[in-house]
Amino acid sequence: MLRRCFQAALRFIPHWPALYQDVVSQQTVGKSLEIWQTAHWNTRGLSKMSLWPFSVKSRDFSQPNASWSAEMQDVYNRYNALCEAETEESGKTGTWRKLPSYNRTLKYVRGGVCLSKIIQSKSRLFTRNIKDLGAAFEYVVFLNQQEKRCVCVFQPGHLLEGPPGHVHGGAIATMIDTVTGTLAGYLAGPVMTANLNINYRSPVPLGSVVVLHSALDRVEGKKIFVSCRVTSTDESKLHTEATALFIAFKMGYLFGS
Ligand SMILES: CCCCCCCCCC(=O)SCCNC(=O)CCNC(=O)[C@H](O)C(C)(C)COP(=O)(O)OP(=O)(O)OC[C@H]1O[C@@H](n2cnc3c(N)ncnc32)[C@H](O)[C@@H]1OP(=O)(O)O
Repeated sequence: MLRRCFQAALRFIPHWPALYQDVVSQQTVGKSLEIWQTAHWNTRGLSKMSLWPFSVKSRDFSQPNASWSAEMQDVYNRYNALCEAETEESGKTGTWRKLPSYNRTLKYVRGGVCLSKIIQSKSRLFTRNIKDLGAAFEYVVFLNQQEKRCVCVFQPGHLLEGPPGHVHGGAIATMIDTVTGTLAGYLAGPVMTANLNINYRSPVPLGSVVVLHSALDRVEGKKIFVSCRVTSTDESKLHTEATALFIAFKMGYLFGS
């Protein structure tokens, strides 16, 4: 029994990104998820033991931390208040949802077609791989699935410098890709960025707080068109504008089947 759990654990995907949770059953990865679930339930009885490196508990990086400025916390509070909290009076749920954010995508992948097991086990999400709080990408994404839009509160840290005292354009592009990709992923399942067009309008100071507003423009078959604006928190200043094209794909595309 223990051996079967262990073998299943080697195969399953304990840190499946929240991005795909809503749509995973519609995708070809459904089979992998079954394995994940089976292994997860099988190991529940062992949950008090350390199962490292098969921990099913992940750190959610989108929680407030000591590096956040008062402005970051304020904007976070504003959107967090709109999130799915059932009120006693209405019994209704909010239309916004705060998305969790983990530093791993696929912990173990069967086959190892492109990457060795060692590289796979060391892989980390680009935006969540610096341990110092506030040093790089501090951000939280909120999703409004009904309105097909996302906002992201972003506080860029000192390791993201491009022009002196300001954020590197590649770091801004990374955040735009992340937020538009997250929206496309929630709406359409696994997606890859095919095209990203960016106009940089005004520089973003390091340590400031900006908001990325992302909205679905249209869907044409497997093509998902999303736009994004990066503004100051009161929206009085436009920093960046972008459009992105995502292509929906089946997970087998990445792993050689
Ligand atoms: C949990 C945290 C989550 C954070 C989210 C992060 C999101 C980050 C996402 C990424 O950064 S992905 C990494 C960067 N992207 C890549 O590496 C993608 C590399 N490119 C590919 O793998 C393929 O080119 C791609 C999957 C995008 C498309 O290949 P397909 O073979 O599926 O597309 P196909 O050639 O069949 O074209 C489908 C349609 O898309 C159109 N198309 C494809 N690429 C295009 C392009 N680049 N520009 C414009 N249109 C394009 C193409 O013309 C066609 O249009 P029609 O259906 O109207 O004929």
